[in-house]
Order: sequence, then structure tokens, then C-alpha cells
Amino acid sequence: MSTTATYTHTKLFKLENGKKLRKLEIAYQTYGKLNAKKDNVIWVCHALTANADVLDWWKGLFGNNDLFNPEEHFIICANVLGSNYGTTNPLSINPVTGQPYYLAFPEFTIRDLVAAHRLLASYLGIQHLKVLIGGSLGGQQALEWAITDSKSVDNLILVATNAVHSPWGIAFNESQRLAISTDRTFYAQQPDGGLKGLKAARSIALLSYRTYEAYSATQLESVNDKTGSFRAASYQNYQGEKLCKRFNAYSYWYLSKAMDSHNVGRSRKSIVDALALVKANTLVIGIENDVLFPLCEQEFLAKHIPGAALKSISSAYGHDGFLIETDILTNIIGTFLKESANKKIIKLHKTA
Ligand SMILES: CC(=O)SCCNC(=O)CCNC(=O)[C@H](O)C(C)(C)COP(=O)(O)OP(=O)(O)OC[C@H]1O[C@@H](n2cnc3c(N)ncnc32)[C@H](O)[C@@H]1OP(=O)(O)O
Ligand SMILES: N[C@@H](CCO)C(=O)O
Repeated sequence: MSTTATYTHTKLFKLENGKKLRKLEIAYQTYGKLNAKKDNVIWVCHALTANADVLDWWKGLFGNNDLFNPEEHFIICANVLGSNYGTTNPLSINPVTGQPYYLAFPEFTIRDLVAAHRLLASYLGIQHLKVLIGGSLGGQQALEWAITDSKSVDNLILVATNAVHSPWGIAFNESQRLAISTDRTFYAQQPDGGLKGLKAARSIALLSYRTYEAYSATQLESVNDKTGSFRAASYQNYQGEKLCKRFNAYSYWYLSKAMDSHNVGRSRKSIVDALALVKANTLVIGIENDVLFPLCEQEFLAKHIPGAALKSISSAYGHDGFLIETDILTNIIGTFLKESANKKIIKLHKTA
């Protein structure tokens, strides 16, 4: 059973920077049924350009015959604040002006994304998450959630993510925003504003999501006499255009800034102290070939989150491997969850 719905929060939604949204709508999807004990919730936080339909974009890990399946679990995925798949975003109508926000949309942080989804959880009567999982920007949210509300998460699974967004990651994001800002239509504030810039931004981003090996494997020329019209160039154009058909430059702009804001140490004692607040059984998965969120970032997470396990995988896809290597992820996560359940049983026996 799958449900697509929208939750409307009618009270003011206060952002970390003090600005307020008068109205917040959150689009979400659920699959399966909440059991009587309310202990089968799998909450998924999505990455930069995905949406609430996790059975669509994380097939192989989420699906009827997959590790996370609606038969056994109550799976919830909500579209993040700022994204254009149904949740309030820069193209939404600003209730104050009656016009779309565009660049008048307030800036927001990863903590704001989490605060919004915790409101949804509360509305759905969910107090406890069996599993909280996310990759990349989704992992940043999952981590913040597990720090902010540490008692509510049993098992935390962080894939290809970090504790603080790196200077390298911020530089990639800024380069993408520079590409968007060179497109003058961005400032015309219209639904298709900045699309040429967005195309270039996605092309830049892809270089950080993939690897030399992936391009060599898929884009190598079969003939030696070419001096132009290369496959790799066509691929960059195609991928940029593909994103423009389903996203908008304003959402992309704001979400990339939210990613830059990620720092679990902000307004807390330190990054290390913040990580020590996590109480969930934690599995951190890194991708050895990830250029954007290199393995040292997951090693850092696993070192400072109490009792965390670290696994690394190899994927020629690099960072995007977290969306593609679902067989390996199923294996690692499945084993981790079995061990975690066994530990729980042993603990119950000891305290009985
Ligand atoms: C409505 C929706 O789409 S929902 C949102 C879906 N997206 C998300 O959820 C975000 C997360 N997902 C992703 O980022 C991506 O889908 C990934 C990383 C999982 C996979 O990326 P893909 O682009 O599908 O894979 P890949 O890099 O192999 O590219 C394949 C595409 O490039 C095309 N392509 C490959 N080489 C070339 C080339 N030289 N020139 C032109 N096109 C090329 C292929 O024909 C294929 O096109 P298609 O997507 O129209 O079928
Ligand atoms: N490919 C991902 C971003 C990388 O985390 C997306 O488009 O959401």
C-alpha cells in the first residue's frame, strides 16, 4: 500500500536564521502499514534532487522484494523544504505578496529540513524510528536528526555523507551557483529562470559525483579519428538538460546553500561533541572512489559516533554509487540490522 499526501503546517515555521515561513507544505509518501507496536518505521531522507518516491529512486534497496519492503515496514520519505516535488519551495506562492517567492525565499539550513520533517513525524504520530537512513544531503539530515532527537532513532544509517560540509564541497556548490548566476534569466524571476545556468551547474556537479573510471567505461570513443563531437561532451549536455526537465534553478540554488550550511558543531560545543550525542546504533558507509564526500569523512563520523560501525565499498560510479550499488548496500545494511537486532535480544535477556 502506498500513499502520497501533503501535510500543511499552518503555524509559523521559524527557520534557524530567525526568518519565518507563514505556511509550510510537506509532500510525503508512505508505503506499507504502521504495526501495532509502531516499531517498523523506516524513515528515508533524500538527497539533492530526489523526491518522496523512494521506491522509484532507491530501487534495489527499497521495493516489494527488497530489504526495505512495504510488506514488513512502514516506509516514509518526505520531499525536503526548498525542493520542487510538492514541498514549499521558491516557486511556491508567498502568502504575503500572492506571488511566487523566487529569490525572496528565505535561506534555510539542513537543520531546517530536519525540523520540518520532525513536524511531519509528529503529525503522523511517529515517535520512534526503527531505521533512519540517508545518503549525501540525505545523510546530513539523518545525522542532524539523530543528534537533535537522539532518543527517537534505533538504527542510523549514514551513506556517503559527512559531519560538516567540506571547503571542497562548498567550492563545488559555489561554482555551480556561479554558473547559474551567469544566466541573466535567473534574475528575471520566472519559473524557467536560470535553466541554462542550471544545465551548466549539473554538468559541473556530475564531475564530483562520478569518476575518471566511470567516464572511461561509458564515454570512451570507439574510433580514433575524431577531433570534436565527443561522447563525453554529449553526455554532459544530456545530463544537464535531463535535470532541467524536472527541476528548477531556484530550488537548486537554495538547496546547495543548505548543503553548505551543514555543520553539526554549529552552536554546539564542537563537531566531536555533537557526534558524541548520537545514541542510535550507527552504520556509516563510505565509497572509496567518492571524490565529493571522501572516505576520510566517513572515517571521522565512525570514529566519533559512539559504537559506530564503518564499512567501505568500491564503486566506479564514485559518489553516485550510493544510489546505484544497491546489492552491496543491501548486503551490508542487512547484516548490520541483523546484528543490531541480536544485540537488542541479548541486552533484553541480560536485563530480564
Ligand atoms: C521524475 C524523476 O526523475 S525523479 C528523480 C530521479 N532522480 C533522483 O532521484 C536523483 C537521484 N538519481 C540520480 O542522480 C541518477 O538518476 C542516478 C545517479 C541514480 C543515475 O544516473 P543516470 O543519469 O540515470 O545514469 P547514467 O549516468 O548512466 O546516464 C544514463 C543516461 O545518459 C544517457 N547517455 C549516456 N551516454 C550519453 C552520451 N554520450 N550522450 C548523451 N546521452 C548519454 C543515457 O542514454 C541515459 O539516458 P536516460 O537517463 O534518458 O535513460
Ligand atoms: N545525484 C544526486 C546528488 C548526489 O548526492 C541527486 O541528484 O540527488
